[in-house]
Amino acid sequence: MSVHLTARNVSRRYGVSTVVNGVSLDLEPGKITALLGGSGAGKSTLLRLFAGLEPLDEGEIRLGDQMLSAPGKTVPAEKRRIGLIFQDFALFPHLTAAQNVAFGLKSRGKAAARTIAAEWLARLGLTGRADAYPHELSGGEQQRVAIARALAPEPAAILMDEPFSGLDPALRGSVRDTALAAIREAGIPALLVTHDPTEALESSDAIAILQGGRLLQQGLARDVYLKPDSAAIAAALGPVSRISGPDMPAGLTGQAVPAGSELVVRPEGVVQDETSPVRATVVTSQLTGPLCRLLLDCAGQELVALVPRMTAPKAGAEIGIRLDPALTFIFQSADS
Ligand SMILES: Nc1ncnc2c1ncn2[C@@H]1O[C@H](COP(=O)(O)OP(=O)(O)OP(=O)(O)O)[C@@H](O)[C@H]1O
Repeated sequence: MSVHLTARNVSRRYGVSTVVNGVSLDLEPGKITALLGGSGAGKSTLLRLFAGLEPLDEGEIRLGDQMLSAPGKTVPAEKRRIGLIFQDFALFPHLTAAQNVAFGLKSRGKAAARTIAAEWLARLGLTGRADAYPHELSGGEQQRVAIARALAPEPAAILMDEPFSGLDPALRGSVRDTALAAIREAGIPALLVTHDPTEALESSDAIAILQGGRLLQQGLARDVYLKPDSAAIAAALGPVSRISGPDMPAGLTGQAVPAGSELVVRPEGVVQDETSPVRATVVTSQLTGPLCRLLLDCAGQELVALVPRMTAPKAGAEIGIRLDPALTFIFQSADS
Protein backbone atom coordinates (compact mmCIF):
# COMPACT_ATOMS: atom_id res chain seq x y z
CA MET A 1 0.00 0.00 0.00
CA SER A 2 1.31 3.45 -0.90
CA VAL A 3 1.90 6.00 1.82
CA HIS A 4 2.63 9.72 2.00
CA LEU A 5 6.15 11.08 2.37
CA THR A 6 5.92 14.17 4.55
CA ALA A 7 8.15 16.88 5.93
CA ARG A 8 6.94 18.85 8.96
CA ASN A 9 8.63 22.14 9.90
CA VAL A 10 11.96 20.92 8.58
CA SER A 11 15.03 23.15 8.93
CA ARG A 12 18.66 22.64 7.97
CA ARG A 13 21.50 24.99 8.83
CA TYR A 14 25.06 25.22 7.55
CA GLY A 15 26.96 27.35 10.07
CA VAL A 16 24.94 30.54 10.50
CA SER A 17 22.87 30.19 7.32
CA THR A 18 19.53 28.40 7.38
CA VAL A 19 19.20 26.91 3.90
CA VAL A 20 15.93 25.06 4.54
CA ASN A 21 13.70 27.00 6.87
CA GLY A 22 10.58 25.52 8.49
CA VAL A 23 9.39 23.62 5.41
CA SER A 24 6.28 21.44 5.53
CA LEU A 25 5.52 19.43 2.41
CA ASP A 26 3.22 16.48 1.88
CA LEU A 27 4.07 14.24 -1.09
CA GLU A 28 1.01 12.25 -2.11
CA PRO A 29 1.09 8.72 -3.56
CA GLY A 30 0.69 8.63 -7.35
CA LYS A 31 1.36 12.37 -7.66
CA ILE A 32 4.41 14.17 -8.94
CA THR A 33 5.24 17.26 -6.89
CA ALA A 34 7.60 19.73 -8.56
CA LEU A 35 9.91 21.62 -6.20
CA LEU A 36 10.65 24.83 -8.08
CA GLY A 37 13.10 27.55 -7.17
CA GLY A 38 16.11 29.52 -8.37
CA SER A 39 19.75 28.69 -7.77
CA GLY A 40 20.58 28.37 -4.06
CA ALA A 41 16.90 28.23 -3.00
CA GLY A 42 17.59 25.04 -1.03
CA LYS A 43 15.92 22.53 -3.39
CA SER A 44 18.72 19.94 -3.43
CA THR A 45 19.21 20.26 0.31
CA LEU A 46 15.51 19.53 0.91
CA LEU A 47 15.72 16.53 -1.43
CA ARG A 48 18.79 15.28 0.42
CA LEU A 49 16.92 15.60 3.72
CA PHE A 50 14.03 13.51 2.34
CA ALA A 51 16.59 10.98 1.04
CA GLY A 52 18.42 10.71 4.36
CA LEU A 53 21.67 11.89 2.80
CA GLU A 54 22.01 14.46 5.56
CA PRO A 55 20.59 15.11 9.01
CA LEU A 56 18.03 17.81 9.78
CA ASP A 57 18.25 20.35 12.58
CA GLU A 58 14.54 20.79 13.26
CA GLY A 59 11.27 19.11 12.36
CA GLU A 60 10.63 15.60 11.12
CA ILE A 61 10.29 13.51 7.98
CA ARG A 62 7.92 10.55 7.88
CA LEU A 63 7.04 7.84 5.42
CA GLY A 64 3.49 6.97 6.39
CA ASP A 65 3.75 6.54 10.16
CA GLN A 66 7.44 5.60 10.08
CA MET A 67 9.75 8.32 11.40
CA LEU A 68 12.68 8.72 8.98
CA SER A 69 14.36 11.88 10.29
CA ALA A 70 14.17 13.96 13.43
CA PRO A 71 16.87 15.97 15.24
CA GLY A 72 19.50 13.44 16.32
CA LYS A 73 17.91 10.60 14.35
CA THR A 74 18.41 9.80 10.65
CA VAL A 75 17.39 6.47 9.15
CA PRO A 76 20.23 5.87 6.63
CA ALA A 77 19.45 6.41 2.93
CA GLU A 78 19.88 2.72 2.05
CA LYS A 79 17.26 1.70 4.62
CA ARG A 80 14.56 4.16 3.45
CA ARG A 81 13.23 2.37 0.37
CA ILE A 82 13.40 5.67 -1.50
CA GLY A 83 14.60 5.72 -5.13
CA LEU A 84 16.91 8.52 -6.26
CA ILE A 85 17.49 9.89 -9.74
CA PHE A 86 20.09 12.56 -10.41
CA GLN A 87 21.00 14.72 -13.39
CA ASP A 88 24.22 12.80 -14.08
CA PHE A 89 22.51 9.34 -14.30
CA ALA A 90 25.15 7.82 -11.97
CA LEU A 91 25.08 4.38 -13.63
CA PHE A 92 27.76 1.81 -12.79
CA PRO A 93 30.08 2.06 -15.84
CA HIS A 94 31.30 -1.54 -15.68
CA LEU A 95 27.76 -3.04 -15.64
CA THR A 96 25.40 -3.43 -18.61
CA ALA A 97 22.00 -1.71 -18.67
CA ALA A 98 20.34 -4.94 -17.43
CA GLN A 99 22.97 -5.45 -14.70
CA ASN A 100 22.54 -1.84 -13.56
CA VAL A 101 18.78 -2.34 -13.18
CA ALA A 102 19.23 -5.75 -11.51
CA PHE A 103 21.78 -4.34 -9.03
CA GLY A 104 19.21 -3.40 -6.38
CA LEU A 105 17.32 -6.69 -6.80
CA LYS A 106 19.91 -9.09 -5.38
CA SER A 107 17.60 -10.23 -2.59
CA ARG A 108 15.15 -11.55 -5.22
CA GLY A 109 17.61 -14.15 -6.57
CA LYS A 110 19.50 -14.01 -9.85
CA ALA A 111 16.84 -15.39 -12.21
CA ALA A 112 14.03 -13.21 -10.79
CA ALA A 113 16.31 -10.13 -10.83
CA ARG A 114 17.06 -10.73 -14.51
CA THR A 115 13.37 -11.08 -15.37
CA ILE A 116 12.34 -7.96 -13.42
CA ALA A 117 15.19 -5.94 -14.98
CA ALA A 118 14.10 -7.03 -18.48
CA GLU A 119 10.51 -6.00 -17.68
CA TRP A 120 11.54 -2.55 -16.52
CA LEU A 121 13.83 -1.99 -19.49
CA ALA A 122 10.93 -2.93 -21.79
CA ARG A 123 8.61 -0.55 -19.95
CA LEU A 124 11.02 2.29 -20.58
CA GLY A 125 11.42 1.40 -24.26
CA LEU A 126 14.90 -0.12 -23.86
CA THR A 127 14.36 -3.67 -25.08
CA GLY A 128 17.34 -4.43 -27.27
CA ARG A 129 19.67 -2.25 -25.18
CA ALA A 130 19.87 -4.59 -22.19
CA ASP A 131 23.43 -5.72 -22.94
CA ALA A 132 24.82 -2.28 -23.74
CA TYR A 133 27.22 -0.59 -21.32
CA PRO A 134 26.50 3.01 -20.21
CA HIS A 135 29.14 4.48 -22.56
CA GLU A 136 27.35 2.79 -25.49
CA LEU A 137 24.01 4.45 -24.60
CA SER A 138 22.77 7.94 -25.48
CA GLY A 139 22.06 10.39 -22.65
CA GLY A 140 18.32 9.75 -22.95
CA GLU A 141 18.85 5.97 -22.83
CA GLN A 142 21.16 6.27 -19.82
CA GLN A 143 18.58 8.31 -17.95
CA ARG A 144 15.86 5.77 -18.76
CA VAL A 145 18.12 3.02 -17.39
CA ALA A 146 18.63 5.11 -14.25
CA ILE A 147 14.86 5.47 -13.90
CA ALA A 148 14.33 1.73 -14.42
CA ARG A 149 17.02 1.05 -11.82
CA ALA A 150 15.32 3.38 -9.33
CA LEU A 151 11.83 1.92 -9.85
CA ALA A 152 12.66 -1.80 -10.17
CA PRO A 153 13.08 -2.46 -6.41
CA GLU A 154 9.54 -1.05 -5.90
CA PRO A 155 10.56 1.90 -3.73
CA ALA A 156 8.07 3.57 -1.42
CA ALA A 157 8.85 6.99 -2.95
CA ILE A 158 11.05 8.52 -5.61
CA LEU A 159 13.14 11.69 -5.53
CA MET A 160 14.52 13.30 -8.70
CA ASP A 161 17.06 16.14 -8.80
CA GLU A 162 16.96 17.94 -12.19
CA PRO A 163 16.75 14.52 -13.90
CA PHE A 164 16.10 15.79 -17.40
CA SER A 165 18.16 18.97 -17.57
CA GLY A 166 21.29 17.19 -18.85
CA LEU A 167 19.42 15.89 -21.89
CA ASP A 168 19.32 17.32 -25.37
CA PRO A 169 16.15 19.48 -25.64
CA ALA A 170 14.94 17.39 -28.59
CA LEU A 171 15.03 14.25 -26.42
CA ARG A 172 13.97 15.74 -23.15
CA GLY A 173 10.20 15.75 -23.72
CA SER A 174 9.93 12.11 -24.76
CA VAL A 175 12.26 10.80 -22.01
CA ARG A 176 10.34 12.85 -19.47
CA ASP A 177 6.93 11.62 -20.64
CA THR A 178 8.04 7.95 -20.58
CA ALA A 179 9.69 8.32 -17.18
CA LEU A 180 6.87 10.21 -15.50
CA ALA A 181 4.23 7.82 -16.87
CA ALA A 182 6.15 4.89 -15.30
CA ILE A 183 6.44 6.79 -12.01
CA ARG A 184 2.74 7.69 -11.92
CA GLU A 185 1.86 4.07 -12.67
CA ALA A 186 3.95 2.96 -9.69
CA GLY A 187 1.49 4.94 -7.52
CA ILE A 188 4.14 6.27 -5.13
CA PRO A 189 4.94 9.84 -3.99
CA ALA A 190 7.44 11.56 -6.29
CA LEU A 191 9.42 14.78 -5.91
CA LEU A 192 10.85 16.48 -9.00
CA VAL A 193 13.41 19.19 -8.27
CA THR A 194 13.65 21.70 -11.10
CA HIS A 195 14.53 25.32 -11.76
CA ASP A 196 12.47 25.33 -14.97
CA PRO A 197 8.89 26.66 -14.52
CA THR A 198 7.71 25.16 -17.82
CA GLU A 199 8.97 21.73 -16.79
CA ALA A 200 7.30 22.12 -13.38
CA LEU A 201 3.96 23.05 -14.98
CA GLU A 202 4.09 20.43 -17.73
CA SER A 203 5.27 17.52 -15.60
CA SER A 204 3.73 17.82 -12.19
CA ASP A 205 0.41 17.44 -10.43
CA ALA A 206 1.41 19.76 -7.58
CA ILE A 207 3.96 22.56 -7.35
CA ALA A 208 5.88 23.81 -4.33
CA ILE A 209 7.87 27.05 -4.70
CA LEU A 210 10.98 27.43 -2.60
CA GLN A 211 12.84 30.72 -2.17
CA GLY A 212 15.58 31.43 0.34
CA GLY A 213 14.88 28.10 2.04
CA ARG A 214 11.19 28.90 2.64
CA LEU A 215 8.21 27.39 0.92
CA LEU A 216 6.30 30.33 -0.56
CA GLN A 217 3.29 28.47 -1.93
CA GLN A 218 2.22 24.91 -2.72
CA GLY A 219 -0.82 23.47 -4.39
CA LEU A 220 -2.15 22.06 -7.62
CA ALA A 221 -0.03 23.25 -10.55
CA ARG A 222 -3.04 24.95 -12.16
CA ASP A 223 -4.05 26.74 -8.94
CA VAL A 224 -0.56 28.08 -8.25
CA TYR A 225 -0.31 29.32 -11.86
CA LEU A 226 -3.74 30.98 -11.89
CA LYS A 227 -3.84 32.10 -8.25
CA PRO A 228 -0.32 33.04 -7.17
CA ASP A 229 -0.10 34.46 -3.65
CA SER A 230 2.45 37.15 -4.56
CA ALA A 231 4.20 38.87 -7.44
CA ALA A 232 7.35 36.83 -6.65
CA ILE A 233 5.41 33.57 -7.04
CA ALA A 234 3.77 34.74 -10.27
CA ALA A 235 7.24 35.62 -11.61
CA ALA A 236 8.69 32.27 -10.47
CA LEU A 237 6.25 30.45 -12.76
CA GLY A 238 7.11 32.35 -15.93
CA PRO A 239 7.60 35.79 -17.43
CA VAL A 240 5.31 38.59 -16.26
CA SER A 241 4.93 42.34 -16.81
CA ARG A 242 4.61 44.50 -13.69
CA ILE A 243 3.17 48.02 -13.42
CA SER A 244 2.86 49.87 -10.12
CA GLY A 245 -0.49 51.44 -9.18
CA PRO A 246 0.28 55.15 -9.77
CA ASP A 247 1.74 54.43 -13.25
CA MET A 248 -1.33 52.54 -14.52
CA PRO A 249 -2.39 53.58 -18.05
CA ALA A 250 -6.00 54.83 -18.03
CA GLY A 251 -8.59 52.13 -18.64
CA LEU A 252 -6.06 49.25 -18.65
CA THR A 253 -7.80 47.44 -15.81
CA GLY A 254 -11.48 47.23 -15.02
CA GLN A 255 -10.68 47.62 -11.32
CA ALA A 256 -8.91 50.26 -9.25
CA VAL A 257 -5.22 49.63 -8.52
CA PRO A 258 -4.50 51.55 -5.33
CA ALA A 259 -1.20 53.30 -4.61
CA GLY A 260 1.11 50.79 -2.93
CA SER A 261 -0.17 48.01 -5.19
CA GLU A 262 1.12 46.62 -8.44
CA LEU A 263 -0.43 44.90 -11.38
CA VAL A 264 1.17 41.68 -12.62
CA VAL A 265 0.10 40.17 -15.94
CA ARG A 266 1.27 37.16 -17.92
CA PRO A 267 2.20 37.65 -21.59
CA GLU A 268 -0.72 35.54 -22.81
CA GLY A 269 -3.01 37.71 -20.66
CA VAL A 270 -2.26 40.80 -22.80
CA VAL A 271 -4.80 40.37 -25.58
CA GLN A 272 -4.84 42.23 -28.89
CA ASP A 273 -8.35 43.69 -29.29
CA GLU A 274 -8.99 46.40 -31.85
CA THR A 275 -12.30 47.31 -30.19
CA SER A 276 -10.43 48.32 -27.01
CA PRO A 277 -9.92 52.05 -26.33
CA VAL A 278 -6.57 51.25 -24.64
CA ARG A 279 -3.84 51.75 -27.22
CA ALA A 280 -0.24 50.51 -27.27
CA THR A 281 2.68 50.83 -29.69
CA VAL A 282 4.53 47.69 -30.78
CA VAL A 283 8.21 48.29 -29.95
CA THR A 284 9.46 44.86 -31.11
CA SER A 285 7.74 41.82 -32.59
CA GLN A 286 9.66 38.55 -32.42
CA LEU A 287 8.70 35.09 -33.62
CA THR A 288 9.22 32.48 -30.88
CA GLY A 289 7.65 29.44 -32.64
CA PRO A 290 3.89 29.31 -33.04
CA LEU A 291 3.57 32.58 -31.13
CA CYS A 292 5.02 36.07 -31.49
CA ARG A 293 6.40 37.95 -28.52
CA LEU A 294 5.47 41.64 -28.61
CA LEU A 295 7.14 44.29 -26.51
CA LEU A 296 4.52 47.04 -26.12
CA ASP A 297 4.62 50.63 -24.95
CA CYS A 298 1.32 51.51 -23.31
CA ALA A 299 1.32 55.14 -22.10
CA GLY A 300 4.99 54.86 -21.18
CA GLN A 301 4.63 51.43 -19.48
CA GLU A 302 6.23 48.25 -20.83
CA LEU A 303 4.03 45.23 -21.44
CA VAL A 304 4.94 41.91 -23.03
CA ALA A 305 2.30 40.05 -25.04
CA LEU A 306 2.24 36.64 -26.71
CA VAL A 307 -0.01 36.59 -29.76
CA PRO A 308 -0.64 34.11 -32.60
CA ARG A 309 1.94 34.40 -35.38
CA MET A 310 -0.60 34.70 -38.20
CA THR A 311 -2.18 37.88 -36.82
CA ALA A 312 0.88 39.40 -35.12
CA PRO A 313 1.38 43.12 -35.76
CA LYS A 314 4.76 44.47 -36.87
CA ALA A 315 7.05 46.81 -34.92
CA GLY A 316 5.77 50.39 -35.08
CA ALA A 317 2.09 49.42 -35.31
CA GLU A 318 -0.46 50.89 -32.91
CA ILE A 319 -2.85 48.29 -31.56
CA GLY A 320 -5.75 48.01 -29.13
CA ILE A 321 -5.19 45.84 -26.06
CA ARG A 322 -7.12 44.51 -23.10
CA LEU A 323 -6.07 42.32 -20.16
CA ASP A 324 -7.48 38.84 -19.51
CA PRO A 325 -8.66 39.01 -15.87
CA ALA A 326 -7.75 35.31 -15.30
CA LEU A 327 -4.08 36.09 -15.97
CA THR A 328 -3.94 39.53 -14.33
CA PHE A 329 -3.16 39.85 -10.62
CA ILE A 330 -3.02 42.79 -8.25
CA PHE A 331 -0.74 42.58 -5.23
CA GLN A 332 0.42 44.87 -2.48
CA SER A 333 3.88 46.09 -3.63
CA ALA A 334 6.73 44.35 -1.81
CA ASP A 335 8.32 47.71 -0.90
CA SER A 336 5.12 49.52 0.22
N1 LIG B 1 27.31 21.09 2.46
C1 LIG B 1 27.10 22.41 2.44
N2 LIG B 1 27.79 23.25 3.24
C2 LIG B 1 27.55 24.57 3.25
N3 LIG B 1 26.62 25.20 2.47
C3 LIG B 1 25.90 24.42 1.65
C4 LIG B 1 26.10 23.00 1.58
N4 LIG B 1 25.21 22.50 0.67
C5 LIG B 1 24.52 23.56 0.20
N5 LIG B 1 24.91 24.70 0.78
C6 LIG B 1 24.35 26.05 0.52
O1 LIG B 1 22.97 25.98 0.77
C7 LIG B 1 22.26 26.78 -0.15
C8 LIG B 1 21.21 25.94 -0.85
O2 LIG B 1 21.86 25.00 -1.70
P1 LIG B 1 21.06 23.95 -2.60
O3 LIG B 1 22.06 23.17 -3.37
O4 LIG B 1 20.11 23.19 -1.74
O5 LIG B 1 20.23 24.92 -3.55
P2 LIG B 1 19.47 24.60 -4.89
O6 LIG B 1 18.15 25.28 -4.81
O7 LIG B 1 19.44 23.12 -5.14
O8 LIG B 1 20.38 25.33 -5.97
P3 LIG B 1 20.85 24.87 -7.45
O9 LIG B 1 19.60 24.90 -8.31
O10 LIG B 1 21.83 25.91 -7.83
O11 LIG B 1 21.42 23.49 -7.32
C9 LIG B 1 23.29 27.38 -1.10
O12 LIG B 1 23.57 28.68 -0.68
C10 LIG B 1 24.49 26.48 -0.93
O13 LIG B 1 25.67 27.18 -1.14
